[in-house]
Amino acid sequence: MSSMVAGRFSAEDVYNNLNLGLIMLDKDFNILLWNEWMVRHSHVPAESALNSNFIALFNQQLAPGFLRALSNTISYGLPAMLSSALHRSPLPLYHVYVPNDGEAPARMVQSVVMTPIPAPDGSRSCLIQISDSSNSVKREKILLSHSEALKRQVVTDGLTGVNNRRFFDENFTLALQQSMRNDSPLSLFMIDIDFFKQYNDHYGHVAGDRVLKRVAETLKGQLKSPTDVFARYGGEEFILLVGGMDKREAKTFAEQLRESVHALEEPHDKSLVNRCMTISVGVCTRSPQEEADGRNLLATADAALYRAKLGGRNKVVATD
Ligand SMILES: Nc1nc2c(ncn2[C@@H]2O[C@H](COP(=O)(O)OP(=O)(O)OP(=O)(O)O)[C@@H](O)[C@H]2O)c(=O)[nH]1
Repeated sequence: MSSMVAGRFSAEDVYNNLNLGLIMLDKDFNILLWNEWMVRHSHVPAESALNSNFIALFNQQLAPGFLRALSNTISYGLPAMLSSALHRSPLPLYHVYVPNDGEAPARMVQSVVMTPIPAPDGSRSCLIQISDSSNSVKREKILLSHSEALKRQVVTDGLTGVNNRRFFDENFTLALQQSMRNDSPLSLFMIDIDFFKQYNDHYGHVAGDRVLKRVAETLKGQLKSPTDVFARYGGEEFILLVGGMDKREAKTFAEQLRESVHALEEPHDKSLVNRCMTISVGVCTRSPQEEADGRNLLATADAALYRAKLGGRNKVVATD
């Protein structure tokens, strides 16, 4: 073996300095090779490991998937790769650090490669390489949480923190399909702040932003189910989809939304209908018998909102 390494180093120098665990087993699972990395991470010294039986050494601590792969490699010459995604920690190996008081040392996350090697006597040995995948698993977790945060950001309105129009559009068709499948009504609420231009002009844009946030939070606070689809639809307009309410219930709920904003008593000296901030709501309910036409539902709710505005604002108009 040492003839493979030129110069002053032996093969032993090389495999003992690898940042990788190396184990060689004969056909009866006796340990022929146990490098320094294995000593450090298994806490089993080479003197105890070499020539002892690998299975007996680790007693019950080996993962069943690892044992199956090992036996296939030795019996049938099948190479194997155990990724840390499926086999997180097949061997009882640990990081070289002292855990805090009372903290049990955590098993290292590992990737394992098994290679069959023909022995001179015609039998088959197995070379096992083990690498520490803890860092790549940590990296994957960080990437996953970043990508989830990004996904969330894409569907969140930057100012108010509620869902944005994109979120609504993505969920509208799904909600329609679900209401058809469940044979249940679906109500669409279009909600618009009254005289918001005048508010901005009088109190300034920063105050306008603050009120938008307050109204968004208040409306969101009225929702009853996590399946309700609520979003800022644009500017000072919000949209809401609620399933399972008939027309009368939807109108009552729209009144509740309107009242919740009125109850904030947010001063609005330039409103022509009230001394505080108000909203108008247009609502339309698709009964289970009607065809599920999203565009039609939107247009109908929008027309109802228009009538609420024309009718004096701080009002709910529901379609019959
Ligand atoms: N502060 C602030 N203002 C916004 C934002 N988005 C839209 N607006 C303002 O909202 C106002 C909407 O004005 P209009 O569409 O005329 O509606 P309105 O004044 O509420 O009148 P009605 O809806 O008819 O009662 C505009 O002045 C926009 O500049 C925002 O993110 N922040």
